[in-house]
Amino acid sequence: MEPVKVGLLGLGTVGSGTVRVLKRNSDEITRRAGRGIELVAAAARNLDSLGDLDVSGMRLTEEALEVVDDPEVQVIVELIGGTTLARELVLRAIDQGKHVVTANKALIALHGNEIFSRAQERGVMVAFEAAVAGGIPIIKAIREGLTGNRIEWLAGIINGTGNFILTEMRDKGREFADVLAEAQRLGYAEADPTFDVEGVDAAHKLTILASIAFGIPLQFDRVYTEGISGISRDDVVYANELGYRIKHLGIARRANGGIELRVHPTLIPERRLIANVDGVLNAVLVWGDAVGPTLYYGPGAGSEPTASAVVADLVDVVRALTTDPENRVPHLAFQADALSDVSILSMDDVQTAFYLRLRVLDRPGVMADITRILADLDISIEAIMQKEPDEDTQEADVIMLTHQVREGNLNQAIGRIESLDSVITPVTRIRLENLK
Ligand SMILES: NC(=O)C1=CN([C@@H]2O[C@H](COP(=O)(O)OP(=O)(O)OC[C@H]3O[C@@H](n4cnc5c(N)ncnc54)[C@H](O)[C@@H]3O)[C@@H](O)[C@H]2O)C=CC1
Ligand SMILES: N[C@@H](CC=O)C(=O)O
Ligand code: NA
Repeated sequence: MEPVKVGLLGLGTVGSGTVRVLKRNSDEITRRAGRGIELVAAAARNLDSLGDLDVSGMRLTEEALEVVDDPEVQVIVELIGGTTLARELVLRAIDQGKHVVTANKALIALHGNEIFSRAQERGVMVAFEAAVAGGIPIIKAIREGLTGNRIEWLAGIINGTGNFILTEMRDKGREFADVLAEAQRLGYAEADPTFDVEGVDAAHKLTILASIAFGIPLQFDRVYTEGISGISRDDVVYANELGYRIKHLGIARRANGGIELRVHPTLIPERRLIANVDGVLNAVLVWGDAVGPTLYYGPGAGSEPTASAVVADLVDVVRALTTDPENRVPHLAFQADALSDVSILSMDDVQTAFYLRLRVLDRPGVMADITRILADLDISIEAIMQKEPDEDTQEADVIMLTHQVREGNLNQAIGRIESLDSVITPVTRIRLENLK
């Protein structure tokens, strides 16, 4: 049978990895797909700096539109990133009846509802395994492997750059900016790296995971998002002393008739497997009612790990070319007309434990004032650690771990604590999850 003809948009970190993996493993891939997969065209703006990348057999252009409109191309692989041009190109490919593979989580999180609905009308596939947790086949695991379950919650380290930064800061005491620059050199970071450090990229991915886990539409604007740029070395050290690691997590959970969607730094007991996932590695814990806890682990970013997912999607597309579109795995795991409109909870109603760090003047009665405020708002304390006061200023750090508390109550308590004369503001608070 004739090979399937593929057009590539983007020859950067992921695009070049895709070329290398497809060419190197072409025999194995053909034996699996049942047909060859041939790269016939590619568009990129860095054609002068492709180094030794083997682009033989590919028509090269700087104009992505030329590849989309190329009559020979049957499948478009979108690896340029961004949401404006990428959306136009993907919709145009779909309108021409071409299947699409993309690694673009921003595109899927923001425009996926529109893209999937158009793809369904045209009977084409839009595959996006590389968009979440890079090389980990997490989309396939949730969408196909766990279909028998009601998924109760999932929690994941889903940004490789952020995890790399936190790990290097903790293990080697390196500076934030220095580690971020290295992540950029290694091709892990987004074009705008604030997406990584401020949690936007993780929120894109969480949007996608929540949709396929719970059967809800993609709702990026409902994700609560907090980044890692405010994490201090003190907090990392104190968390360690208390037996916890700080990880940047995306969490989606059914609770109180709604769904929590949140990305934020989180203390996790150090004995949990996920607390020990370091560097650019990602991990996603998914809890299904039948299976219980499952954990998926692997590289969340990088050239060939991400290409691994892109190529797997290409093979899926090739295998599905001859299938009836009505009988394919639905894009968002649930049938498009069976999505639920369950509400996303406000953060005030989310219940978690907290790590609090207060800087106080070491005077008699301070602790009593603080604990009274907490008790008045039904917040009970699991542990308290007071550090030695500074000899000159008599200021000391107090670290507390609370039991589970409604976030609205905690915010009220922090407001009152910060108004005490002996408390030097602001209070640092980091959510704490046991992940059991
Ligand atoms: N780098 C990584 O580890 C991962 C990246 N992704 C996603 O994959 C996509 C690509 O990321 P990278 O390969 O890292 O980006 P990159 O910046 O390394 O490569 C982008 C490529 O697209 C080309 N390009 C950009 N604008 C263009 C335009 N207007 N016309 C033609 N070509 C254009 C560039 O010349 C370059 O070849 C993004 O959506 C990113 O979020 C997903 C998972 C992991
Ligand atoms: N910038 C992203 C790339 C993969 O999605 C990350 O660091 O995880
Ligand atoms: Na993946």
